Amino acid sequence: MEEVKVDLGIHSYPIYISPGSIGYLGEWLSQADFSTRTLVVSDTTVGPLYGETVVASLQANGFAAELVCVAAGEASKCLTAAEKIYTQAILAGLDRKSTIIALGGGVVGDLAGFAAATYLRGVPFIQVPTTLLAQVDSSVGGKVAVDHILGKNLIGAFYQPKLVVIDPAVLETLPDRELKAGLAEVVKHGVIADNDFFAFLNDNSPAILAKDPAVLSRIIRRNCEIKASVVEQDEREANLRMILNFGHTIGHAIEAGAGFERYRHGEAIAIGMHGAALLSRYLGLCREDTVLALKNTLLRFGLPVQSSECRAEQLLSFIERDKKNISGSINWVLLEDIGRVTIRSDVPADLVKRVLTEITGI
Ligand SMILES: NC(=O)c1ccc[n+]([C@@H]2O[C@H](COP(=O)([O-])OP(=O)(O)OC[C@H]3O[C@@H](n4cnc5c(N)ncnc54)[C@H](O)[C@@H]3O)[C@@H](O)[C@H]2O)c1
Ligand SMILES: O=C(O)C(=O)C[C@@H](O)[C@H](O)[C@H](O)COP(=O)(O)O
Ligand SMILES: [Zn+2]
Repeated sequence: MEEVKVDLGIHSYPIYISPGSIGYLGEWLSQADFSTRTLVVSDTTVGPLYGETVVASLQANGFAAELVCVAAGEASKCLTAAEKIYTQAILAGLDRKSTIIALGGGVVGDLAGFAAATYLRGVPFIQVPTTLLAQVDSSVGGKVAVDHILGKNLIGAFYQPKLVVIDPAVLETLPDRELKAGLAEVVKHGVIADNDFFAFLNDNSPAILAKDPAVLSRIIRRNCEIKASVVEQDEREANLRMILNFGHTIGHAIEAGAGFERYRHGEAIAIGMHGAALLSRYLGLCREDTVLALKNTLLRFGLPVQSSECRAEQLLSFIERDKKNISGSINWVLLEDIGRVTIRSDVPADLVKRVLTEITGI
């Protein structure tokens, strides 16, 4: 089994990466001081696939585990779904030492984490991510949230899990579209922090798209290391952590502007990264071939780089509500080279408009 540590003082936790690991969850949790009552939160696709394995592992180790499933999809990242989890937690008698376990993709992780952060003012939270996106990004770092109609992840908290259990074998059932969406965040990590890893992705694209287990495990581990390192230096996004948001200023606006269901998060982020790269180019921060290297990598992984679903004006109103903005000024994460980004708040509005028009075609 591989292990990556997230070093956050008293909030430190391990990430275990191993095929078959979802069957060991009960054993690992029984070694800590948690109450026996526990709630597994999943969705209507993942619950039927892997819920029984997880619940059986918990029950075999003395836990009274219950499974609650929300509808699969981004629409479940809402307060109504959180309320459903609170109700199940109360009915199941969860106390302050009970765990809430997220078994699913980023939607389930963000939602269950939000419920765990707020139920009884906070109960222990465990991440068992089942999409590539969740295994390389959302299960690590403690951002938990639900969406608001006026913007993405606007209601949330920083709430670290106690443990992350990654089972790469569950990716066997992951649809190709979801694999590709996860690859957008994988590419992002290469772009912001590791140009050798970015080259590795391009050199191994056929194996990655064919879900080669050894290559995927290597990718998962490297992504967890990159993300852990950034979060360890700036847990609450005072400065450095903003780099993990590369592509998200435009990407989140596209998700919200297109009504949250049209694009997978990773797809919107792919378009957003391309937009951020163009903006960087127009500001003279990076070369044209750097923009092309990113664009071609995204296209190689079957990801979109443009969207005709939203209007530039509409995207601007969402961008103005971005969480990185302070006192009305927009903090942009911009590209200098593959492996190096910078944060700038002095980007002229006409350049932003030019890029939004270019990537939306409107
Ligand atoms: N907290 C963070 O740091 C962070 C980071 C990145 C993204 N996110 C959030 O994550 C969400 C996107 O996550 P996602 O892309 O995992 O989407 P998702 O959770 O909606 O999962 C995608 C689809 O795959 C299905 N699925 C999941 N695992 C499966 C498996 N093993 N086999 C078959 N089907 C499976 C799900 O049921 C769902 O239909 C967005 O809301 C985004 O904002 C959060
Ligand atoms: O962990 C982070 O920090 C990130 O920004 C990771 C992103 O991939 C993720 O989509 C995150 O949920 C975005 O957070 P937000 O603060 O911009 O809502
Ligand atoms: Zn993201």
